[in-house]
Amino acid sequence: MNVAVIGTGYVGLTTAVSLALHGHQVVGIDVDREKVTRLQQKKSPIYEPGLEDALGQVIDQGRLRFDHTVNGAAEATVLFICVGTPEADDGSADLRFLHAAAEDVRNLYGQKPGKRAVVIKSTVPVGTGDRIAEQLKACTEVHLVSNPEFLREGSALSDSLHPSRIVVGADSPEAFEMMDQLYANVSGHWVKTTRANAELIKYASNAFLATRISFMNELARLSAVLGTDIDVISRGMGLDSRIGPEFLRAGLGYGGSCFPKDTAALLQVAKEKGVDLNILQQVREVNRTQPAWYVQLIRDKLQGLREKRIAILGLSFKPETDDIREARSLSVIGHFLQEGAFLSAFDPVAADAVARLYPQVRFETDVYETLRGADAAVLVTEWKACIQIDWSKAKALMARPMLFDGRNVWPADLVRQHGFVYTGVGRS
Ligand SMILES: NC(=O)c1ccc[n+]([C@@H]2O[C@H](COP(=O)([O-])OP(=O)(O)OC[C@H]3O[C@@H](n4cnc5c(N)ncnc54)[C@H](O)[C@@H]3O)[C@@H](O)[C@H]2O)c1
Ligand SMILES: O=c1ccn([C@@H]2O[C@H](COP(=O)(O)OP(=O)(O)O[C@H]3O[C@H](CO)[C@@H](O)[C@H](O)[C@H]3O)[C@@H](O)[C@H]2O)c(=O)[nH]1
Repeated sequence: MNVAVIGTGYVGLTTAVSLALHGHQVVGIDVDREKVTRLQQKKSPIYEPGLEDALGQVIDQGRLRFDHTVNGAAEATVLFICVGTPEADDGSADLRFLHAAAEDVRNLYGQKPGKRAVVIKSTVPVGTGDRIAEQLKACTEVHLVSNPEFLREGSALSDSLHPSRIVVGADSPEAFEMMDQLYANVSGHWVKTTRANAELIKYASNAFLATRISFMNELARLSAVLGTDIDVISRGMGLDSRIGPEFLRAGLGYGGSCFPKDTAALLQVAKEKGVDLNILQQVREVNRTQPAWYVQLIRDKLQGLREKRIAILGLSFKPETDDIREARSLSVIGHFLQEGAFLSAFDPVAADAVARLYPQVRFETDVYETLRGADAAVLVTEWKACIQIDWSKAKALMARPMLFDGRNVWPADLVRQHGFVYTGVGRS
């Protein structure tokens, strides 16, 4: 099919590449000309495993091209909208980019005959699809579809190629037919439903995953006092098939471009409707306070932080991405600087972005240089390079043997054998 994708960020670019790999003819459109130029040169503007190779492959095969105006989408039968829906000041989803994109679509398809699906893949509050359908009502042959995206950064391409489920919300048989045809080569469970249900499935999923993480983090705080081990507890819980093992990892909390903003947007929708989502409010509160709780624990163990040299390992919001939106590192660094600590930091791909925000931090391109002379090392993001450490070398380089494992991934027994004092999150 002829497909257009408006917005070539994490979701749009991945979707465009993935649909081209599935054999469709795809055009990616973005208002950011610099991004479009890079993409036309087969360079991915984001770090995402496997994406740049696949991008080059489908461009070479003539199945993917890029344009900076919506006119490039004139021939498309299915048009995806994948623009950002960031958090507005009041916590709600800012839909400015979405409405701007929809306006472009209205101008493009208003006069053109031909049956088309306009598909919202961006995460949007319940009712948005209906409002966009209203905005596009002059385009009589356009069918408005909600098809939320569930990919995770760091494994975006493979998640997009092999989705856990395909959720499609629409109100016409033609819309479902076009989506059937589009995803004919993709296996996964289908949920065909209304647009509103599809929209809420997305928010509910993220809110529930965030809830599991905050539940474990709050329990980790208790575990730290009881002298129990949250990782063992998590494993014991996860073996119950009703609970399952995923998203029970305690640590510094969740970051990224989705959980923080989507939980805020869901709360805002509920507030507007006069409904209290008390659990979700607490989920956000636990997440907000988790870095401060851990930094305080570090302060106690180091007997103060003023002029202490702290090495921060990992800066992106999770491994295998360069995304620092709502990364825990930002909050952790902020707390340390406030306490008067001297910081060095390392990340394989996200250091430059953090350096722009915190020029007072010493950024290194190597884990060991980051550890040199440090009174303590704090693991913030579990990149491979930050886990697979030569502990003898690290011990020799550090001023004091203090390890703080903010992701509970360092081998506690092994590092203790090397003479380190190890402190995880809620781990005995
Ligand atoms: N990042 C994720 O892991 C993820 C996963 C699932 C869903 N989502 C949702 O998908 C949406 C996009 O997220 P993202 O992370 O890809 O955002 P992003 O910021 O990486 O990309 C958005 C892109 O849209 C472009 N854009 C903005 N307005 C435009 C317009 N009018 N016309 C053309 N291009 C325009 C921007 O230049 C940018 O390149 C959001 O609603 C997000 O919540 C994100
Ligand atoms: O047990 C866990 C699992 C994750 N995290 C943290 O949670 C955050 C989010 O991780 P993850 O969900 O893997 O990454 P995202 O790319 O943000 O993906 C989430 O957000 C996307 C955007 O909506 C959805 O599409 C995905 O399904 C959803 O997993 C990261 O900071 C992780 O460190 C934990 O602290 N403990």
